[in-house]
Amino acid sequence: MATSPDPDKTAAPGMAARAAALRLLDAVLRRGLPLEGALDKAARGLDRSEDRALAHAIAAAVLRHLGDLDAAIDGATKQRLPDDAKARFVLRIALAQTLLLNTPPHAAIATALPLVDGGPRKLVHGVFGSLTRAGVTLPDPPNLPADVAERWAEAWGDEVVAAAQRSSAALAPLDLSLRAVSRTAEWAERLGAVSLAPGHLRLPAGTRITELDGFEEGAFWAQDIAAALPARLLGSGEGKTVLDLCAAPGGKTMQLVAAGWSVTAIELAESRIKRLKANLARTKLVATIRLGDALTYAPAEPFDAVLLDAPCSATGIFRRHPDVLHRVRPRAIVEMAERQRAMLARAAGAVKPGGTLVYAVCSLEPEEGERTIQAFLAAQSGFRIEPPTDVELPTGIAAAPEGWVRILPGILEAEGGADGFFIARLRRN
Ligand SMILES: C[S@@+](CC[C@H](N)C(=O)[O-])C[C@H]1O[C@@H](n2cnc3c(N)ncnc32)[C@H](O)[C@@H]1O
Repeated sequence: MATSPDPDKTAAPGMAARAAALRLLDAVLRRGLPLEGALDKAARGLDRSEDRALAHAIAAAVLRHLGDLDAAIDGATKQRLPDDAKARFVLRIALAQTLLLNTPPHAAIATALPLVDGGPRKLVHGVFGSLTRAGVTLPDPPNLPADVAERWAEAWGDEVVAAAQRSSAALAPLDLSLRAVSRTAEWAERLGAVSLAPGHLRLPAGTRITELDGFEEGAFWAQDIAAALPARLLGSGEGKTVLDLCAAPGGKTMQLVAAGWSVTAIELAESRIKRLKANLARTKLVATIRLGDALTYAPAEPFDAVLLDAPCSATGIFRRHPDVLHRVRPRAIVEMAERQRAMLARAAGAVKPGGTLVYAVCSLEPEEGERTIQAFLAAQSGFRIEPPTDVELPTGIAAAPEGWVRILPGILEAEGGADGFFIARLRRN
């Protein structure tokens, strides 16, 4: 599929945003790139931030409802369009706008047709017209990609799959972590936020963090309540050292510094270190930052605690990143799990006797969570699980019988949900 419509042909109002949405979907679905990572390139040349936001919103809506949009398209075509046919991509874009983003059908099709660009315009027009005239609707909540639904049903059961479907349709709220945990009530009142735990604030989906009172002065940073748990489980760090492995963009680094730890943060990606530094500068928090590889890093001295927030499939953050469930293949999960095991073994070597090791992944795959910790414990007799006490966890989140914390879709649903996570706290003998 050729995907770069000539900018001159996209000059009609709203066309450039639709062309960018097409480039974004091509990047995610055909080239396996992350949606956020592909945005800058796909939206190049869009002068207005509204156009960039619209391109992102269209692509995200398509990704959240991809299987259901395709089922509607397939129900209206005599011959099935190939998965990578441009006509299919353009129909997804036009239908998503009409069925999900309140764009009037005439505007959705008028801005979509030029994208077909020498392809079967008549077919696209006909399929779109027959579906909209027939009053097509999409299932609510949307279906997950079939392979993901099957995998999660086997791992977690049908109720969790149903909860994942419900949360995949809703936009996630904005969660903040506060630099001054003791001022939670004061900040909640100031921002009109709810708080589900000390140091946590929740604001409605769509809230722009940069426009909040307190952002410039660095009073908080964006961090899902689940993502805040790993550092919470290390508690107060006055007078103690912690090695923060895989640290950027620094949500957990900031929590640890704010909790009094002396933090050494290791990150492999130079570009992400820039973001880590910018976050620390804004929040006026200080850590030692090192460019390094968690697979080989060997500190001169062991640490009181080590936090390994390992790179993972990220299937737990599908609410905020609707591309992950279409990109992550089973083979990638196996490879991630192998790397995580190697990183965990290396991280364990940096913990002082009597010290703490926290392992976390934002994944809903047992291979990257439960299985990784079980394999680690089977190989390392010098560590044991230290389950969190109730007071260490927000109301509504409990430790599993094995002593680790598994956050699944459905948890805190009435409050707006939480990202999928696995967290284990281990103590070295
Ligand atoms: C899940 S993110 C970490 C999020 C971070 N801890 C936070 O709370 O903001 C994983 C990070 O690991 C980094 N990474 C990947 N492989 C690595 C390696 N071998 N050594 C160190 N960092 C690595 C990635 O660049 C990415 O920034």
